[in-house]
Formats: sequence, structure tokens, C-alpha cells
Amino acid sequence: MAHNHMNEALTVTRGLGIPDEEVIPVYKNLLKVYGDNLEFIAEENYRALVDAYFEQKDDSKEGEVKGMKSGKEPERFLSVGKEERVFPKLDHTSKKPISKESKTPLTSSGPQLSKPSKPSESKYRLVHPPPRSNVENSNFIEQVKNKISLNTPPTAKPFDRPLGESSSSHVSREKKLLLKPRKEKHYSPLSPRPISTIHPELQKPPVKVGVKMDNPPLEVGVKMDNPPLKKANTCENGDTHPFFKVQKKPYNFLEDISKGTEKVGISLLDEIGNERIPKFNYIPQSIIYQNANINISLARIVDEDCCSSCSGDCLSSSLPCACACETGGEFAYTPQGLLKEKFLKACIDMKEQPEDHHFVYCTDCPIERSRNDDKFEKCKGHLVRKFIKECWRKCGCDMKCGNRVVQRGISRRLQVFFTSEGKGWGVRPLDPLPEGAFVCEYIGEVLTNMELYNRNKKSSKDRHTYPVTLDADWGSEGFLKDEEALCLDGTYHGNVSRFINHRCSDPNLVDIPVEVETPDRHFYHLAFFTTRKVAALEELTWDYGIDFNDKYHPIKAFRCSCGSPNCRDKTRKRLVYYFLSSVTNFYGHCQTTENTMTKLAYEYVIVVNSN
Ligand SMILES: C[S@@+](CC[C@H](N)C(=O)[O-])C[C@H]1O[C@@H](n2cnc3c(N)ncnc32)[C@H](O)[C@@H]1O
Repeated sequence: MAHNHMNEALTVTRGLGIPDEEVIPVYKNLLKVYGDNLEFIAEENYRALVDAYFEQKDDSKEGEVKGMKSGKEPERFLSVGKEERVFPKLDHTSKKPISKESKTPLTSSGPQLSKPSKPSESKYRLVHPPPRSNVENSNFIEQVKNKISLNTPPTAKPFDRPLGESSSSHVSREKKLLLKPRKEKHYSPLSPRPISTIHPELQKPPVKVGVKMDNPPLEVGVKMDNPPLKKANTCENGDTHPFFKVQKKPYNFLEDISKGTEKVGISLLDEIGNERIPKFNYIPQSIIYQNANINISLARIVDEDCCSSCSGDCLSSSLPCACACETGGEFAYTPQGLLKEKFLKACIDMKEQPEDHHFVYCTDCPIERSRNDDKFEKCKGHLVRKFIKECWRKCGCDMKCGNRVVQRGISRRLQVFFTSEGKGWGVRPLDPLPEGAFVCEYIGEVLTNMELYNRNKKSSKDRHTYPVTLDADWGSEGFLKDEEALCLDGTYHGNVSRFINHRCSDPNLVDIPVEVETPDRHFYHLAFFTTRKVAALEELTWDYGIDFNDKYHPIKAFRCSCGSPNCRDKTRKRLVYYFLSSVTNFYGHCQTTENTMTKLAYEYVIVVNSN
């Protein structure tokens, strides 16, 4: 498959007169960066490949010229032909709080400028009917310029933008984007690229490896305090990573942020290259911070909670074992390791329509208690969630048993990438995922609710927050002590799931509680499964369940840019309408349905941020 794909790519590049030996290293590097994602590289007739090749060529020439001038050996572009669960307690005995340094609020507040990373995104991009010639082009640009200055409200700052940047600088960035003549240097007349009908700057390919930046960041590579991850542009042996040898671009690319702790590497790619790499410590399993009381004991696992008489794979037995009782006498998983459709749909429905399901109200709610203020408020209610129960250590089956999915850890290749809609970092799979597939588990420090509250008070200015409350079973016991009301915080110690962004409706992941080692369910695992098929490189999202007006929600309300037509963030909607009241004149032909408006505003953010 990969071989055919390369042949196909070479047919295209031969058509452009590019020698195979020059293009093959470039092709190999693209595979590396995009996780062998063949389809993605093949898009638009191998445009990413052709772009990367010509970009390299241009830079190579620049290098040669520089080298000649200085009388040195011309700098040659390098060929890369030779290319190479358990819960240990943190600080428990010493009762020492985590160090001051590690409490430093984590932010991803660097500039959030990015290009749309998928071709589908360009479908809605704000573009005006295209210019046909240079003369027309300049007229068009003049018109756009005027329109923008007339119609953009002076306080046009409704959308997320880099901190400290004024709205006017943002507008001027858009002008710049529209005004800047593109250097059409990549394509020969033989190029298979379709002839442009839109201003070229607005129809750049989705992800271009080798994009030349006008203002490249000064620093290439990664600065990480903790853990000591490999520098973005170096290999194990300290050599420059082949990708950077060829591209010489200020991209940040880490092969594995999990430090080898996951079965599959989790890469990180910042296609722009000027984002600060997030500061946190990757842990593959949750760890108690200090006061949480998690009682794991074999004595507590009674006969009904395990299947000690089973052997091998429980799913292959004709009768479901005791561990299937929790899911209605049927296992939640199929023999292929996916969630059964009925179970999955029931979990999705519970998230989408919580009001149709059962809530419990505590008499002394740990959330209200942790606020520790004088105003006693009544419990807001906790949804009684469906649980998966997996076989575990007291069961007689083996580790390959089909009823052990989450505990086996991440098996899908995932990538952390910088989103283009102002959401910061996000996560995407490198391969397509089927419906009902386990993706990853929410991992973090296990905190008591009280500890989380105190932590949040201290770091109230954090831009991104990462806690989830483990309240799926709070209703089954009358009263929970502080040390039994728990949550997970991935802010300082967490896994890849800390990067998964929120989507108000139709997210492609659903979070499902999973009982593994603690039948009392004070602690449980929170696992993410796909709600439908997910394409390779499509961003993964889940519904945080945020009420955007609830200032006490553990994930502090942010301005939502999920882009879904049913976005619950009313502030965002108001801003969208405000923005569009000025834009509709500019795009006189635009429809004013809510969906179109949301999409247009969303694309506006992309266009503005793109520059
Ligand atoms: C669990 S973190 C997700 C990873 C985060 N984007 C990052 O860069 O580290 C949650 C934070 O991401 C941001 N975020 C997540 N979903 C978002 C959305 N739909 N719109 C805007 N920001 C979002 C918010 O700042 C939120 O506090």
C-alpha cells in the first residue's frame, strides 16, 4: 500500500520533472511528520509533497547563494537517504505539598496563529469572488481594504487572539493577508495544481510542510522544564532530526511526549512552530496527590464483583460472567474490542439529554462543602451514569480477556497539535478510528474536591484548566467524606487526554466511567470512546458538560470556539451576531441563518488567525 502510494507520488513528481532521488527523502519525512498518513499526503494531487520539495529547493538555492557570497562551500541541502494501575502516592508520607515551582499556572498563552489544518475547513472560508488578473486583483484588494476599514467595528475583539494584541493589529493582519501578493514560486507550469480562482493567499493548502513564514520565530525547538523531553529537532543520538535537516523550518515536533510510557508514541506537532511546548509531566496512570482515600484491597472485591472461576477470555464463554452484571448481563465490548452499539448510544444519549435521566441530590454535597463559604447552596444534582465494569486481578481470566480494554492502555496513535480556532492544543488520531473505539483515559492527579477547590483559588488566572470531577456514583451513598469525593486534575501531571478540547454538540468522543479495581466507585476510570467513525487527523473532542454560566464548574468557563451549530456559549453567540452585523454588508450575499453565521464567524477567526 505504502509502496504503491510512493509510486503514485513519484508519477506526479516525475511529471513535474523532479528526479526521484530528490523527492524520496522529502516524501519519507512527510510520512514521519503526518504519522504515515498516506491519504493526507495524497490530497490535492500530492500538493503537500510538491510544496515541501520546492520549498526545500528554494531554501537550498538561498543557502548556495549565501555560501558563495561568503566564499564558503555552498550550503547544501542534506539528503536524508541514510535516514535513518496502581496508585503510588505523591508526597504522601511527607505530606509535603507539591513544590511552588510545579504550582506555576500552566498556560498555552503564546500567539495562536495557525492555518486551517484540514481541507474541509476551507469549505466555509470567508472569500470574496475572485480576482482574475493582477489589475483586477489590486482593485479587489483595494475594495476589500476599504470594506474592512468601514465595516469592522473599532472594538472588533470578540474572538480569541494572542494576549496583548490589540484589535486593530488584528484587523491589520487581515488586511495584510488580503493585500499581500503571494510569491508564486512553488509550481512549474506543468504543475497539476488547479488554476486559482480565489485569491491565492486565501486558498493555501491545508497543512503545508515547508511553508515559508514571513516572521519565523526566533527560536526553534523546545524548552521543557519537566520532563526532559528530546529537543524537537534532535534524534536520540543528538543528531539533527532528519525532518529538520530537510525542512530547516521552525516546526516543533516531538516524537513521543509520553516518554515511552505508553505502548504507542504520542507525537506533538506545532505546524507553525512558535508555540511554547506545554509544561506538564506526562504520567500514564493516575496518582494520588495527597489526601484522596482510595481503598484498593482484594478483600473488598466480593464474589459478585469478579469472575474467579473464569479462564482465558470471558467474551468467548457462552454465558456472561459476573463482571457483565453491571452492564445488564451482557459485556459492554464486542470481540473486536469496540463498545457495543446499544451501550454506546445509551451513554451518548445520557450526555446529550441529561435531563431525561436520573439525577441524585446530596444532602451535604461535597462540591458545595468544598466552597467553604457562608452561603450554603443546595446540591445541583449528579447524573447517575452508566458504568463499564472490567475484569481485574481477582478474576480468573487472562490479560487478553476481551473485557479488559481500558486497563490495557492507549493503543491508537495520537498526536497533540496546535488548533487553528484559538482553542490552544488539541488531539487528533493519526489513523481512522471505528465507532466505539477506546481512545484514552483521563489521567491526572487524584485530588479531593477540597484540594481542587483550593488549588483553583490559587491559580485563578490559568488560561487552560484540566480537572474533572469523579461524581458518577455520588448518589449511591448517603454521605461522602472529603477524602472520598474525588476528582482528577491533569494540569501538572496528566496524559494526552488533558489536551482534548470541548465541543458542545456532536463531539466525536464520549467519556464513560469504568470500574476496574475499586467496587466502591469513589475512584473510577474515565475513558474516552469514539461516538462514530473518526477520520485520520480529525480533531478529537468531548463535551465537558460545562454550563458556561456556572462560575463554579471545575473547568473554568472559557469562550467556546467549538464551532458547533448548537454551541451553548451564549457569549460567543452574541459576539458572532455582533461581528456579523458588520460583516453582512461586506459579504452582501451571505445567508443569515444561525448556522451560516456561526460558520462564517468561525472561519473569520481562522482567516484572521492565519496570518
Ligand atoms: C483540558 S484543556 C484542553 C487543552 C488545551 N486546549 C490546551 O491547549 O492545553 C481545556 C482548556 O482548553 C481550552 N478549550 C477547550 N475547548 C475549547 C473550546 N471549545 N473553545 C475554546 N477553548 C477551548 C480552554 O481554555 C479550556 O480551559
